Amino acid sequence: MSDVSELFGDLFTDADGIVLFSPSSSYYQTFTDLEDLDVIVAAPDNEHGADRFVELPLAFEDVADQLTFAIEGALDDDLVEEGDELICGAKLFSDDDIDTVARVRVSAGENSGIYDLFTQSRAEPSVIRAVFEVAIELGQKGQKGKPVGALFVVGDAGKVMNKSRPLSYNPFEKSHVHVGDPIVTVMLKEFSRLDGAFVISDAGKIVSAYRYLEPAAEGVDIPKGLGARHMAAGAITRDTNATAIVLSESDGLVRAFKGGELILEIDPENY
Ligand SMILES: Nc1ncnc2c1ncn2[C@@H]1O[C@H](COP(=O)(O)OP(=O)(O)OP(=O)(O)O)[C@@H](O)[C@H]1O
Ligand SMILES: [Mn+2]
Repeated sequence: MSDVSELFGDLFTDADGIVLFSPSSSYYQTFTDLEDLDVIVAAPDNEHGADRFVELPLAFEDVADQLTFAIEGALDDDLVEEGDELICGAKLFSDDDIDTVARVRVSAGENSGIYDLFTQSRAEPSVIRAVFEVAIELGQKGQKGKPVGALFVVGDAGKVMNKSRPLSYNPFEKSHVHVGDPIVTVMLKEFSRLDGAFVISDAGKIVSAYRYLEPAAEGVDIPKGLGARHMAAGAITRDTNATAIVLSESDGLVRAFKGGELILEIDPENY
């Protein structure tokens, strides 16, 4: 007769490190006196003051996205290296306790781009995050109860302006407002009912609304079934160094594109 910990024991043998996702304080403490394994905490804030920490910019609902983000972040910060075997503890069904363990091998070659989306964009990470938050909120509530779509092009704004043209007067022409300001969230929601894209600078200034994007789209390969808005979003990120964040009116998902590729897909209903 074998017992369960013996059968699952292989999961834990010869591991090089542990990653805990948003552990409670007491949970984290029990791991700090582990002798030979480094513990990395991945969470929105470093509330336990962990030495090895990866900040999660979003509460990724998909555990695979969480793991990928944290591992790419840990790799970038030299907390882990190629070939390391990590034991990752995450919260899949519980909001309170870690209930899921995955063993993951660090492979530097397979960069999904999910970490770079936030940290290596032209725009500041806080700007990317603020735009995600607006898109998610808009996806949850829609506009007056109806689903809306929206396209935000973030960073490299000068070049984006050169690759686009106005569909209407620009309500942000003389204003100096930034994403994240509460009033701006209201404005972005209001203007999202109309056509075109929002253009946002590296620092988060809203440069324009109602832009019709005209990037070169040859060779841009976005998933079939997505329409013109998503094609324009993908293409503008290949033609410039911008990041595009799109809320789909038809399926309600928020997608992020960078370098012409779809990097991240999230469902606002799960936030
Ligand atoms: N090149 C573009 N630049 C800016 N906005 C665009 C562009 N092409 C389409 N759009 C905007 O996207 C809206 C929806 O277009 P379309 O249905 O083809 O896109 P989609 O990718 O299917 O997006 P959705 O999932 O929201 O329907 C258009 O009404 C327009 O406002
Ligand atoms: Mn459509």
